[in-house]
Amino acid sequence: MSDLVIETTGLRKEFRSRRGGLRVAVNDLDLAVPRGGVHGFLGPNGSGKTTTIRMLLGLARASKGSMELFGHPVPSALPQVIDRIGAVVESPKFSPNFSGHQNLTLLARSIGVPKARVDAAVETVGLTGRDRDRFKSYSLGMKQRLAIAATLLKDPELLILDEPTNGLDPAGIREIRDTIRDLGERGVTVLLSSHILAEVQQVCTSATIIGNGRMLASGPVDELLQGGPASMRVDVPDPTAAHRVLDGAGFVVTTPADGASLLVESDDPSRVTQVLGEAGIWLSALTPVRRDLESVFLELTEADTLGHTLGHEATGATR
Ligand SMILES: Nc1ncnc2c1ncn2[C@@H]1O[C@H](COP(=O)(O)OP(=O)(O)OP(=O)(O)O)[C@@H](O)[C@H]1O
Repeated sequence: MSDLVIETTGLRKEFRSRRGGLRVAVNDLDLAVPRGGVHGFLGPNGSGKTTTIRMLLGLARASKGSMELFGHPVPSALPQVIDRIGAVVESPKFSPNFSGHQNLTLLARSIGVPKARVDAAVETVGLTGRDRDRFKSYSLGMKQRLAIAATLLKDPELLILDEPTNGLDPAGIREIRDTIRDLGERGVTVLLSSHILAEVQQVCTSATIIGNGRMLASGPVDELLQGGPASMRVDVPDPTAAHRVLDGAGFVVTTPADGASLLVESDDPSRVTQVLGEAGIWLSALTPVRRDLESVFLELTEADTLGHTLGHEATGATR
């Protein structure tokens, strides 16, 4: 039996614009989501995440390619597997004057799930104690957690969350992140689509990065973080002078947004110290910079955007 919970092969979605043009939203995508853990589905705005999810759930028709959920072809076998899946793709409708608990109880009844599951779902998303309050009094983060609780009523093996932290403040983001991490640890496979990298890196075990509808990278987060140039953060009293000296010695140097320190591409701290020391510049700190998902993402998506632009130029040139 395949250990992949989600698998797409050569998946493609084209939209035809009113003027007759063709927009390729998803382009030959091979997505492979392993069983267990949280899988990040990452890409800039408009890169095709929602469209892919909608196709997987039978909400949009693929133009080409094939998809499997739990090894069953979808959309044809969706009725067989849908009860094993929970999804929050659009904001679900809850009654504002009912409490979170009442909303979930009504939902449980309508889908034939025992009422006892309501308390379990409320507890899993950390709403115990607030579940008897009216829905309209909830913060955005609480509303989003109630939406996740609603999907948990069926006790799904796979949970698909499309940008669940959209519009939330940092506290709300943390609440959702903790909930997702907890679900992953309980054995639920979570597909988490997002363009917010810092938050994703903290909860994901594996990830797929897409750009312009195409796969750019996929694998365990540890593997995605490997490679790339080693760099260090250099703190000096006069960053401008240090920049000039390091530049002159052949280092690749950038100035981070804070402007107070320098980012130097090198895996040799003693050489950096020596070059600056010889110029009479003394370091106050030298810190190795750990590669994070954000830098991997930016490298890949920037390279992709550039390739895309060059591709268009090349096409234009041959016309
Ligand atoms: N119904 C539609 N008709 C025409 N074009 C569409 C439709 N839905 C999506 N698109 C286009 O397909 C591309 C991918 O959109 P999609 O919503 O899948 O991206 P996304 O990665 O989910 O973005 P976001 O992070 O902003 O939600 C975009 O260019 C979008 O404008």
